[in-house]
Order: sequence, then structure tokens, then C-alpha cells
Amino acid sequence: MVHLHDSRETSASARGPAEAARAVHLTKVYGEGETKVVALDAVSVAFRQSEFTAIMGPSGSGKSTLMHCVAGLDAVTHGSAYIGDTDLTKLGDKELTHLRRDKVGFVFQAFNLLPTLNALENITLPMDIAGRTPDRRWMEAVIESVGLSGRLHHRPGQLSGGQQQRVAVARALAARPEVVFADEPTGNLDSRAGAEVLGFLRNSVRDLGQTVVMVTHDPVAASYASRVIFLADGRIADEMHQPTAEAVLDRMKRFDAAGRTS
Ligand SMILES: Nc1ncnc2c1ncn2[C@@H]1O[C@H](COP(=O)(O)OP(=O)(O)OP(=O)(O)O)[C@@H](O)[C@H]1O
Repeated sequence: MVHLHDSRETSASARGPAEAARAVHLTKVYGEGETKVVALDAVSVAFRQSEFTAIMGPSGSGKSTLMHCVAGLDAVTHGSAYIGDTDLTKLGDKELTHLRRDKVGFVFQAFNLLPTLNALENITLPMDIAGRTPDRRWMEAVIESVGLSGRLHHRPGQLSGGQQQRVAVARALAARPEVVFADEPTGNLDSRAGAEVLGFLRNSVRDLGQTVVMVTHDPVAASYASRVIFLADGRIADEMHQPTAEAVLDRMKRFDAAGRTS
């Protein structure tokens, strides 16, 4: 296994743990008048570099909204969202597009691979479009940890669901982003393929120093993270470190008992 920690992390560790992304008193309101929904209510949370955080909570608690606002995919109503030191609320559309392209990696439930390109071409596509040359050592490390070296010239249709999602994760990592946001990355996978993808995400944090923030409904998926943030009614309700699936499930049951799920 190649160990290739990010030099940003080394320099940051001299200053204490650096934050790859954070929300500061972030409020997100959808609609107005009778249809007004406060999806996030003054949420403050930081995601440190080289940390794997899972965001959990009942349906409608604001998980996706938090991820979308911090990733610059959705506008903030009040407060701020940062990637590194950059306040996203101060950026125009074009700057935001560049920041998302250069600093953020995304993994969604649907793999979103291009069917006519092989695995390697899919992995390097965003960098090709941006006209950037991939860092060779980093790419080799990503491809080694993704465990697809024998399948790099296969097209998505020739790969299993789990392999396709691992290609999607490698694509998110290829540009060496500040942070990777994963939204239900195992939602379309059976438990074995899901475990492969989660293991790969965890390795990318451990071996490559990547920062990962993952929204999930699944306590087993959350147990791969080193930290779980629980949202309820648009607020941070709890936090757990070194979670086990059982402990996460127990915590989620207490939300059910409080009648907060829909
Ligand atoms: N585009 C939108 N317009 C209006 N309301 C929205 C919109 N997106 C989300 N909401 C509302 O904001 C609240 C939080 O939604 P969000 O999708 O963030 O929750 P979630 O925890 O991710 O839910 P789930 O687990 O069901 O995906 C919900 O009440 C939802 O109905």
C-alpha cells in the first residue's frame, strides 16, 4: 500500500488540525410564507483535514442540505460555508464553479460514469476537461488503492456496480480535492459491494490523507467513518467518535422514539 499523505496536511499539522470545510451559523430556508421550511437552523460544524465524517439523522433533518451548502451546490440563506479558507458566500457563480471543480470531489448514489469511456478515462475526465495534468504519483496511489488495476480499460457496462462506484470515487479523488462529499454512495449497492466502496473511502482517508464527508441512512456505512454528526430538525443533535454500527443504530432509534422521522 502506498502511503502518500498530503503535504498540506503536514504543514497544517504544525498549526494544529486544519479544517477542510466548515459551516458557520449556517441557516438555509426554502420557500417563503406558508411554504417556508427552515432546513438548517444556524448550524456550525467543521470537517478537519484527513477525517472521515458521516452525517446522519432522520429523513428531512437537513443532511443533504448541509452537504449541498458546504459543497457550494446550493446557496446559503444566512451565515457562511467555507472550503478551506474560502467563504463560499462571497463568491460569484463563475468563481464558485471553479472552486467546485478544483477543490471539491463528489460521489453520488448514481455512479454518473460515461458509458463510452473506459474506467481510466472516466477517472481522468474532469482533469482533462479542466486542462490539468494529473499528478502521476497521486494517480498511481489512487488507482492502487481503488484496486481496479486489472480493469482500467473496461467500460462501465463491463464492471459490477461496486466496481463502477469505486471508479466514481477514484474520479472524485483524482484532482486531489480539498474534500470529497459523498451522498449515499452505497445506496445502489448490495452490502458486499457497499463494503468495498466504504473500505476504499476509508483507505483514501488513512493512506492518502483525503478528507471525506458522507451523507448516509445506513448505520453500517456510518461505522466506517471516524466521526458521526447527527442532525435533527435542522440542528446538530449529537456527535459520536469511533462509531460502531450498533451505537449508531441505537442513537437513531432514539430519534424514532421521539417521533422525528417522517
Ligand atoms: N428544494 C427544496 N425546496 C423546498 N424544501 C426543500 C428543498 N430541499 C429540501 N427541502 C426541505 O428541507 C428539509 C431538509 O431536507 P433534506 O433533503 O436536507 O433532508 P435529509 O435529511 O437529507 O432527508 P432524506 O434523508 O430524506 O434525504 C426537508 O423538510 C425538505 O422537505
